[in-house]
Amino acid sequence: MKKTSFPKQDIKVLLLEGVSRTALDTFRSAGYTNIEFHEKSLPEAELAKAVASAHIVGIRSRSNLTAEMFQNSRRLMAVGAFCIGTNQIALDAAQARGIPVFNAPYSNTRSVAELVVAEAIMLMRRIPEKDKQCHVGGWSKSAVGSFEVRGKTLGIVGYGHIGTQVGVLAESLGMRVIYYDIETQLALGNAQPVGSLHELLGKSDIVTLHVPETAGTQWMIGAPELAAMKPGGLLINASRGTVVVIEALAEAIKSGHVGGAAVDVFPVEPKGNAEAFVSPLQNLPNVILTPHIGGSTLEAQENIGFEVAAKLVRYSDNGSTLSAVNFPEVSLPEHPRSRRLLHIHRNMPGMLTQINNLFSDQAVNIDAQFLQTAGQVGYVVIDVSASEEQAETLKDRLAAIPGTLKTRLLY
Ligand SMILES: NC(=O)c1ccc[n+]([C@@H]2O[C@H](COP(=O)([O-])OP(=O)(O)OC[C@H]3O[C@@H](n4cnc5c(N)ncnc54)[C@H](O)[C@@H]3O)[C@@H](O)[C@H]2O)c1
Ligand SMILES: O=C(O)[C@H](O)COP(=O)(O)O
Repeated sequence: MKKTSFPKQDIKVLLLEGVSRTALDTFRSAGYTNIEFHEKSLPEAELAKAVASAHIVGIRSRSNLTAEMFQNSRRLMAVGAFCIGTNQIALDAAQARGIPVFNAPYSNTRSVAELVVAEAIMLMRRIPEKDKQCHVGGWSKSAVGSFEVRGKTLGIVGYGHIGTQVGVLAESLGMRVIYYDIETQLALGNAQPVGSLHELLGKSDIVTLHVPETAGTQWMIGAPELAAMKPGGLLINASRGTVVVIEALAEAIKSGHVGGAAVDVFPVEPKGNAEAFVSPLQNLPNVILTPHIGGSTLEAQENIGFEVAAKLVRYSDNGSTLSAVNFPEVSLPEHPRSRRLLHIHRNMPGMLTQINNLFSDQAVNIDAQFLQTAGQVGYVVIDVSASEEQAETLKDRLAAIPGTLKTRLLY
């Protein structure tokens, strides 16, 4: 196993929210043994303390990593979001501290899409009500209010990875698909873009939301948008709880204007399975409520475990940052005959000159150099033919350059 400037057994990996065992296996088989694993998220103060003592942190959607936590985490090297969404992480603050954040952008896409399509059918048939009645001895065999999804219009808000998959599956059931996105997207199958959110709401029998949590999507579906939906239209939200004003949705269902809803994400979600869940949508007709399990299939979780842990290991072992969400991306080759120096710095003019002068002053030959900048940070990787002692000296000198955020040496 390759030596790193910091022994692997001393690199502390903190894994929260019951990430898949595949993540632990990936770290262990790469030689990382100092792993703290928790099944749940931690309360804020405990989380801050745990993050401050870790080098690598892995979370899912429930742990909020705040700017303050990044400011107080001198050791922290990298963060893994073992999910798609990264809105729970102060990405700019992580970047400013030279900390890359990795996620799994597609590993649970299909799981969410399958659930959404299943829910569309269930809501169209008013299965939630019929199911409840049968469980308490009722028997209301009737076709009233039940429809096929074939021939109906599905409106997708946010036509990205999940939205497009939902569209493809829905078309295979004979649905007509329209979508609204703020970016121009390649339409799959016969899907048609529409010009505005309100146009989509007015034309769709079922509206499904697949946008990220951003300032632009916060509360984007409130009373006016619900009123713009077709009478009896159905709403599915498996994106983020802050996208829908949940009280307005409850009112629209009570009034009968919205014919039902399937909701997987909520503005406030319990921190763990022991905490009670309260929502204004409870016990309303034709409503499916699920505990944020859109991406929770064993296939998805296992894939996410491998994928994100592998990205973290690759960054720690080799310096590659490919697919980091907040950081300059470099995909680095192996460096069998060189020592590798990593230098993360504030993105400011003159930095590369200072770095290169340092190498010529030391008369050390550079075998390869990689530079990438993004936002507030620059990332330079330098492979050198140098002795261990020379490389250590270079690392110390690199660290002394004003504007340096982090330096590492990989043998
Ligand atoms: N329920 C779950 O368990 C679960 C699982 C996975 C993902 N998610 C959520 O789903 C979201 C979407 O995932 P994805 O992989 O499809 O993301 P994505 O980035 O591939 O797609 C999001 C799309 O939304 C569009 N968009 C952004 N702002 C918009 C706006 N204001 N109006 C219309 N479109 C807008 C983007 O341009 C993009 O095309 C994630 O960010 C995450 O929050 C939830
Ligand atoms: O962003 C995501 O991938 C989903 O919200 C799933 O999050 P989870 O891993 O906490 O279930």
